[in-house]
Amino acid sequence: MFVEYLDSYADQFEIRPRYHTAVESAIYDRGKNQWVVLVRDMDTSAVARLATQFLVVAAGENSAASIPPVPGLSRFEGEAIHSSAYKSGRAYTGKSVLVVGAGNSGMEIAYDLATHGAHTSIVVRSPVHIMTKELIRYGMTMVQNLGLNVTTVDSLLVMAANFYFGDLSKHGIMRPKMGPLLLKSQTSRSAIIDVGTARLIKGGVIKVFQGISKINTNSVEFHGGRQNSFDATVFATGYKSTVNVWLKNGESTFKDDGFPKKYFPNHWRGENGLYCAGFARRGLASIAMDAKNIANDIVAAMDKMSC
Ligand SMILES: NC(=O)C1=CN([C@@H]2O[C@H](COP(=O)(O)OP(=O)(O)OC[C@H]3O[C@@H](n4cnc5c(N)ncnc54)[C@H](OP(=O)(O)O)[C@@H]3O)[C@@H](O)[C@H]2O)C=CC1
Ligand SMILES: O=C(O)C(=O)Cc1c[nH]c2ccccc12
Repeated sequence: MFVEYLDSYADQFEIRPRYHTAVESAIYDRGKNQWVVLVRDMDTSAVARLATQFLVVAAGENSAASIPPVPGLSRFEGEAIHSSAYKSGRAYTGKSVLVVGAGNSGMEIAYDLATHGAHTSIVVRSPVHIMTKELIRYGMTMVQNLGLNVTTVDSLLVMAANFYFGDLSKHGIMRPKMGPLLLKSQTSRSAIIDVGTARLIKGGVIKVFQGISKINTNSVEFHGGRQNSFDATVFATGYKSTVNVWLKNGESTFKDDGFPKKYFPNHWRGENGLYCAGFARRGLASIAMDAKNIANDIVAAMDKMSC
């Protein structure tokens, strides 16, 4: 059904997707006032050259795996992978595994590991909102369709979640002061959509640690001096933008970290017909805003050209 929706969307708007294609580079040709994009067909390895007046970068905030520098990580003798390389808990039955990072990836992976019989621990460094998918859906619907105030909806969500999950603070999981929807729209920090991890944490099946100090050959030292041995670690520590890897002269639009130079709400328009959608770190709502702003701007620019 979802694939049908995507196909009919492409039909309706006459979009011709180039599947299995990777952008190798995009360079602005100042003489011709156009972007030259080299793309590689991933099946045949053939390279094609595309030229365009407008280039919309929508390659994502979550593009490449990011593992933070942790003292001693290179000395660790067990397996250390990023969450993007994690497939299943099947290989970890009976092993002692540490998940670093308590975003949605870390929380889902910890659940999967524990249900496959791994001795599972998770590092939860900052406060997080544990929610259910129903609560998030109701919350978003109340704000979007009923026009209710975000702060009001946030307090309802926090009350309902506290009632549903009970007090998780004694297990090392604190709630942020700002409500879940406001937090998402201002900082892009997502609420956790719980898949059952909270119950396992409360039951003591999954252990929580507050922060990593140092990694040794077979063990990890945590804030507060606790130490534990592990066979494997999964770094569910998030992602980074990779725009600058292929965008060759977008310096006027993007910073070194691959995020736009200009701040919200002016971040989406770059220079020379370059735009970016989905880089505001403000969740789905701002991605829709970017798309509309960009489309209107391109239409206006084209109207001007044809005058
Ligand atoms: N089912 C779903 O809807 C799913 C949605 N997603 C979404 O995909 C996006 C990416 O998610 P995800 O891969 O979880 O990445 P996130 O960026 O959301 O989370 C990364 C986590 O790693 C923690 N972290 C980073 N460095 C360290 C460190 N040195 N020590 C301890 N903790 C650290 C961060 O903590 P801190 O906050 O302290 O920096 C943060 O909790 C998010 O928007 C997420 O909501 C992902 C999976 C499933
Ligand atoms: O991106 C947003 O605006 C949202 O808050 C919705 C949302 C999408 N995926 C999620 C995963 C966890 C929590 C909220 C979301």
